[in-house]
Amino acid sequence: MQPAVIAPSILSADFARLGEEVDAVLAAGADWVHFDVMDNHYVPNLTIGPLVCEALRKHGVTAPIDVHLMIEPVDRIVPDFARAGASLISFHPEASRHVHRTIQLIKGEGCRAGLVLNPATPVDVLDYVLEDLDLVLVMSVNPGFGGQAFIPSALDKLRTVRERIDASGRAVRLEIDGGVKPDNIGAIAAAGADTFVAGSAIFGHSDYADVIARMRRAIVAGG
Ligand SMILES: O=C(CO)[C@@H](O)[C@H](O)COP(=O)(O)O
Ligand SMILES: [Fe+2]
Repeated sequence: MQPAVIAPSILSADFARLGEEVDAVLAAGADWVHFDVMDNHYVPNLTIGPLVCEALRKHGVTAPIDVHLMIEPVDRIVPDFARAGASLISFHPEASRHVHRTIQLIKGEGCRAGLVLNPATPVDVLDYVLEDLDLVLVMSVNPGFGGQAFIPSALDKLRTVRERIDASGRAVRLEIDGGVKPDNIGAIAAAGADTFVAGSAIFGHSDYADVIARMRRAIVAGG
């Protein structure tokens, strides 16, 4: 397993003070910035785009920016995010006509590529493309909103994807997104996740360092 990564979802940050909020979670021990992009089409919510990603880079953020695209179509916006400073770009297979082509497009733009599995998306969507991916993101809520409850079937899906990643022999990250809290992150880690997105659990807490430290301890303890 690769070292654990904690990626706060800025969807739950105070957007009026976004630069300061990102600085604060990184200073509090976060590893990546999780950047949720919603289009009011693929998902029923509207958030932020490449301009905001670029603004964070100009503000001085050097940590990896983990862009989670919940948009349809996907391909047209990929070069914009690459230019804006995205490190990793993940997308939903239902939102791309040609999943393999989108993965190659992301990598051709110099970013790492991730594929996202919704709660009802079967794991076999990874067939023929796992060897090209840098990350698999298992959604433990339906995409579109922060603050939803963790869907327990995601644990079984994590175990299945973990087996497939290990069998591939490649260093593919396994990320979980949705309803992740200090009290369930141990079980999530034990099921095979190594990359943990948390929005409301981190930004909804007054002490970011405390909640991130509690998450890290629970990851190590597992179960
Ligand atoms: O992609 C999404 C939601 O679609 C997430 O990244 C959420 O923003 C996570 O928020 P919490 O469930 O942790 O509050
Ligand atoms: Fe997300």
